[in-house]
Amino acid sequence: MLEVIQLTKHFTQGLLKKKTTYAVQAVSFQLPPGKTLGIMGTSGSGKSTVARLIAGLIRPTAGQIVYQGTVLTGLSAAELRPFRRKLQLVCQHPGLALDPRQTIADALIEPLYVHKLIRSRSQALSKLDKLLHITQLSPDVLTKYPWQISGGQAQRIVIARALGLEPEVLIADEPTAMLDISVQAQILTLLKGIQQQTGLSLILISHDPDVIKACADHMVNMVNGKIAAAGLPSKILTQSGNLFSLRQAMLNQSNGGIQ
Ligand SMILES: Nc1ncnc2c1ncn2[C@@H]1O[C@H](COP(=O)(O)OP(=O)(O)OP(=O)(O)O)[C@@H](O)[C@H]1O
Repeated sequence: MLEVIQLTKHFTQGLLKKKTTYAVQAVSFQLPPGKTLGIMGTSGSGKSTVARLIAGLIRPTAGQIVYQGTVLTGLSAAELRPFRRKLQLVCQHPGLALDPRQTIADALIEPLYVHKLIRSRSQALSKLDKLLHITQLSPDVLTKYPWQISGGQAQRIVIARALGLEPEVLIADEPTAMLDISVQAQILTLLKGIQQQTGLSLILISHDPDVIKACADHMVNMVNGKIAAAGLPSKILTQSGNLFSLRQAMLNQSNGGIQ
């Protein structure tokens, strides 16, 4: 079980004239094993900051992240390392997550060596085979560079790389935002299929109510760093005015309007 308790993150910038952004304010939720939590909200509402906090990439200003009974927020960097492997983050820009000088095979293998999950070439090959199979990729992709593959393939590679570390929680931050509609559906189906096979818990971050409704067991809707609503997607997304205001906010954003 993953528990997020009163999680808070403030960013302070500027030397003389300090400016503080209250990115995440007292956010709490729970994610039981094997379930999917949807995090929805408009741009700047704090979704990615929550993702980075849970993945251990940044430290909170206040609050706790508790995983399987361990309070992660109190751990040193060394103590946190094994948990960072278990809580993997996949971001919306797969192209940026891959080093253009590295072949796909190297991109997949490197983290396995770093985390000492493989010790020999034969173990590496067998692991690669499994990862390609689970993410439905052809072996041809292994010798290619990131700029030689499609956006959908790149997102599968990034998912495969995260799965290689045998995570228990996968945090997918807008995993389909940069992809065509048809490829979006393939990636979401892939993630749900992997969840069924492995029992992975999933945090799915999306602007799109349809994605949350199709994939999440439970959802939170974030507004200005806070949870404005939480519950079953079928309920939250149909509460009068809720869906309308979210869609309207997204429309305004795409017209260069409100934050
Ligand atoms: N490293 C940082 N330094 C300063 N401010 C930051 C930093 N990271 C995020 N913020 C600010 O925190 C707020 C929340 O940002 P965040 O990226 O979490 O929102 P989001 O809901 O994921 O948005 P989007 O959907 O556009 O990705 C924003 O105002 C953002 O500018």
